[in-house]
Amino acid sequence: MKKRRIVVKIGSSSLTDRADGLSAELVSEHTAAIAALAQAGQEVVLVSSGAVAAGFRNLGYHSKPASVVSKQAAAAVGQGLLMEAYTEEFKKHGIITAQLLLTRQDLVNKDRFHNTGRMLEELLKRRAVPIINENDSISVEGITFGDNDMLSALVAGLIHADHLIILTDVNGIYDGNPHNEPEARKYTYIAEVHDGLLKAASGPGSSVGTGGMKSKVLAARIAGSLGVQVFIGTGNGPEKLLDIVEGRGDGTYIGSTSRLSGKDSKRWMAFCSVPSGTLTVDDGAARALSAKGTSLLPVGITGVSGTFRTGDVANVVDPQGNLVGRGQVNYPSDVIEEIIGRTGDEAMKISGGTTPEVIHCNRWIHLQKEEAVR
Ligand SMILES: Nc1ncnc2c1ncn2[C@@H]1O[C@H](COP(=O)(O)OP(=O)(O)O)[C@@H](O)[C@H]1O
Ligand SMILES: N[C@@H](CCC(=O)OP(=O)(O)O)C(=O)O
Repeated sequence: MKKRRIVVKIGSSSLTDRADGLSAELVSEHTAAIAALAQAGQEVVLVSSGAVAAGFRNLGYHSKPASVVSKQAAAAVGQGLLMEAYTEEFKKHGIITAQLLLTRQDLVNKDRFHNTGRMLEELLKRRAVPIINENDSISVEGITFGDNDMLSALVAGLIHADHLIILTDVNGIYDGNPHNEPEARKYTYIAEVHDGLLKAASGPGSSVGTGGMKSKVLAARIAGSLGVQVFIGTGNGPEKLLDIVEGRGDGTYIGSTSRLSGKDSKRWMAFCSVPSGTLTVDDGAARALSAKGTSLLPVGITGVSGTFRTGDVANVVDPQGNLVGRGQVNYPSDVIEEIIGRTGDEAMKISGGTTPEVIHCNRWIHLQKEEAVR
């Protein structure tokens, strides 16, 4: 079997029993399947949900709590229990586990993004299985990943994974939620995530899930752009992940468009950076940026909003406000305001700058609206 790098994301619905608590049996089954992949020479990173589900009962809640603070408290109790369960099971297969609790800031900050990537590389080199979750207990609302589907897509991009396997309680993406629409039909293979798919996918079906199918489809779109092949579905027994990687899984396979499979800095800019402001450009500049990937000159800029410094990331929108892409700016926002509409030479004279481009093409990434994480 060819050596591949695989991110496996396991949702709460695939880790819990009928009473919504953590199921030791399911943890054991998933672990055996991951161990089989690792023993076949594959590099595996696990993104596991389940901290809230594992912890809420110990704090006296009768069902998964709804408020942020109670979920944070439940996760603080449950994360330890979740890791304990995984570590014990992986030990039976002779595999060392490593816990990694991420916040959005760990990927938003460029240095932390690269550090996280390097550390994961080291763990994989040493044959450990990293087990990642969002650091729920300290994640502040508004700057969270939202759900572990998105986190798994970003991690898959970060480590240049070949596959992202999203295990859930439904065997694929249907053209309607199969729990409410028994006639819904399943997609077995999709070349690219299209708008129809996003419309068909809705929220969670279980009482423990967070993002539902919608967040999985959005995550698949991001992962696909980063060159990662995605599977969303289910399976049984220790061979299930091997089967999925070999194309025999019970679910939906989504091809990769590979647009952003190149440089790390472009991946970071596209999906992890937080834009500090927006530049509005005219139609001609919008066309040149999206079709030819040229640099952005001041002459094509018609408006600036937000306050940003040299090196910050800004969104670029067309006159109708549609996202064209994102780039690292060579001038701060107050200087750009002074040079908009000018030629490169005029702009350099006014600003005293050394480059005519406001965004150089090497630090530019063309994005479609739905691809932007925020
Ligand atoms: N179009 C769809 N196809 C399949 N499942 C869907 C669709 N729309 C919504 N769902 C729901 O998404 C659920 C899976 O998401 P979720 O409950 O968040 O699981 P997890 O805990 O694994 O992340 C399914 O149980 C199903 O009810
Ligand atoms: N980080 C949370 C899970 C968040 C999440 O996305 O849940 P899920 O939809 O079940 O994958 C936890 O560990 O409980």
